[in-house]
Amino acid sequence: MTAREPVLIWGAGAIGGILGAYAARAGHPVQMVDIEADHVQAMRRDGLRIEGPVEEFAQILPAETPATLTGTYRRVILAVKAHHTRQAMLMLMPHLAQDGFVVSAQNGLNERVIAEMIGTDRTVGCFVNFGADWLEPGRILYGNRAAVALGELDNRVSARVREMHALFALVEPEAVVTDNIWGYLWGKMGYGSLLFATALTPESMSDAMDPAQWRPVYAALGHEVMRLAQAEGVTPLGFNGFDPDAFLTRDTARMDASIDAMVAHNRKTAKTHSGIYRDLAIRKRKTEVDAQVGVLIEIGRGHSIPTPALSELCNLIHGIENGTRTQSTALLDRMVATCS
Ligand SMILES: NC(=O)C1=CN([C@@H]2O[C@H](COP(=O)(O)OP(=O)(O)OC[C@H]3O[C@@H](n4cnc5c(N)ncnc54)[C@H](OP(=O)(O)O)[C@@H]3O)[C@@H](O)[C@H]2O)C=CC1
Ligand SMILES: CC(C)(CO)C(=O)C(=O)O
Repeated sequence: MTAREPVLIWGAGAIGGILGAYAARAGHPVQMVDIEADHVQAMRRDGLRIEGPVEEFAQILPAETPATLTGTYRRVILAVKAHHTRQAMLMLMPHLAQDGFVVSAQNGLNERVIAEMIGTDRTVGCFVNFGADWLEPGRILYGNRAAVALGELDNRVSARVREMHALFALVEPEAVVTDNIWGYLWGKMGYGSLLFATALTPESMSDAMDPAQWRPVYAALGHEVMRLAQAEGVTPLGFNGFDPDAFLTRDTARMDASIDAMVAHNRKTAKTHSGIYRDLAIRKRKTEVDAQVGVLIEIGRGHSIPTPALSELCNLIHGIENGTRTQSTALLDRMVATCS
């Protein structure tokens, strides 16, 4: 594999767009793909504009829609929403070289889906926690730096992981190569479930997480997910304030310290609201709830572990998605009853 081979970035939104812009600016050839034709045009013609407090620059990028892309690629970064994984994989597989691999720069346990479709040996795990918003065609807000990790699904440290790490480190210099990528992915499942709860409200992530009266909700959600991770034989890892052990053991003082740290982390970002909130309130579209919380509930069923808080959360998010409920702090109040 030569350094000059382009990396194919499939899904050039908030996460894929930032990865592509930073890689291209550093001289690494990239090929962007997105289903949004206007966004593709803007990236080619005017460049992708990265905005916000971290850094501002514009980068012209080679970009295609899936319909116009040609050729095969050995290194692919998948950065579509979790519920689009299967469909995007079907589109990208004809462009994946025989000895190529896919890195999932997504939230969720998408590596399972990807591995089922192309094999574990062609799937590389990745965890991203930096914050970004797609604003409009050609414009992305890079809200804050945060933890990033890459690793093989069987925990080996391989040359291809080191190579991809070097690319991600252009965006996040403190990105790590890990021998426990599932630990990071499950840690993010725990943190992500808290983010889904904040998105029940119009409040920012920090303002929804801070108040004492809602902390039982975060405690219950975090605990359910960490129990599932334990049942799956995973040792979840912490990052940016999320402390998996605090939630597993339900140690109140430690959970409070962890929530305080997550609130402090999110007070510093220009991305004040989660991607889930943006899907519901701004983009007016379905969230990743089924591909993340739904998957957790399913895993719970498989282990006969009850997940009442996750189930209630899933129902409430569905209600907002289908217009029968409105984002409101009253929904978090309602969750308190299930979680106390
Ligand atoms: N944004 C963030 O701060 C963070 C996001 N993540 C995770 O990263 C993943 C990507 O999220 P994010 O970048 O925010 O999402 P975005 O919606 O900003 O970007 C995804 C892009 O992929 C496009 N797309 C959808 N389906 C396909 C397809 N089949 N082929 C090609 N392109 C497609 C989307 O188009 P369309 O909009 O029309 O669907 C969109 O332009 C998610 O799993 C998210 O949870 C993780 C950490 C932080
Ligand atoms: C908030 C963030 C960026 C994690 O910090 C995230 O993962 C999301 O928006 O879904």
